[in-house]
Amino acid sequence: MATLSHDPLWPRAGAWPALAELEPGASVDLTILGVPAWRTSLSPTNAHATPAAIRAALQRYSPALMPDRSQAGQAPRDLGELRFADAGDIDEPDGPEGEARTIAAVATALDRSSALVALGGDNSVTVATALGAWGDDLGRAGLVTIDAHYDLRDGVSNGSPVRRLVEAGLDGHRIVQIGIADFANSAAYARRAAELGITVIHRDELHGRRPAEVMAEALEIAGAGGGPVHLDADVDACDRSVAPACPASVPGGLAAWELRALVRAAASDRRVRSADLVEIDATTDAADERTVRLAALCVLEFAAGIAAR
Ligand SMILES: N=CN[C@@H](CCC(=O)O)C(=O)O
Repeated sequence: MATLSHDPLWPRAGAWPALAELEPGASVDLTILGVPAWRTSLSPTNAHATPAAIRAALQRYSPALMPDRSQAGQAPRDLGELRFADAGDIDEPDGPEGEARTIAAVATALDRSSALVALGGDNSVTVATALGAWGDDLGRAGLVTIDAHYDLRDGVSNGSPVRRLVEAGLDGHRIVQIGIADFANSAAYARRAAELGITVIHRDELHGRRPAEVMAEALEIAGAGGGPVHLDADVDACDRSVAPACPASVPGGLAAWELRALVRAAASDRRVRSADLVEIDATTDAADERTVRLAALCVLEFAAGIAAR
């Protein structure tokens, strides 16, 4: 990345302190954790390059919210007031041992942090990230996915995390899938979603609905057990023009602003303690890094949601 200009009145996001190096007992509002899984992806991917790319892209942005004249006060909000930390990357997160390391790292981070965003990696990371966040609350937990795909395939891959979580004990009636797209799924998996009691909000249903209203509906369903809710934000739900680095993004997907608004709305709800941003192969991004930049902005949207709690 080219050297970024320095302006003391324009602080940059990112470059957050290492979680392990904070003073003992210090707590934080949001921790990022790289989970660079890629080995079981159905499409060839270098998604393991993406956590570092997102960290670099964060520094393009200011952690500040601008005054909105629809709200009283008109004051800007500096998200630098929040306490951020970086828990580093999981070493070799693929496979049973890697998933066990991820589960442990997520649980440890959430002992000290109000919330955690996992930077994938492919969509397989949702399993260990959610299980680590839920811990003993699996029986009451909920899941919201923003994804073009059901991810209910058989086997272990980026196309199966939702099925694997159900098999681990997640109640399908507390799963909501936002953005499911035509021509990106099979009828068999649509039937599987229905059999499991999953609520599906088709991509076309989003036209004309406010993202915050859609997320509120999803959280009512996913949070009905009174347990924590994990957000799986698969960037391939977005239109291919804004997410060219996602192998399975399709033309006609969500707008970038819709994904950002959905992520912010989710994070503004205290039940959402964990999220993942997945399916980006930073090495195939457009020259302007638009997919990775969108993911970096989603990290900041998550922080904005926390600030609104
Ligand atoms: N979350 C993504 N799921 C896609 C993956 C497809 C791919 O990698 O090509 C799916 O199951 O179809």
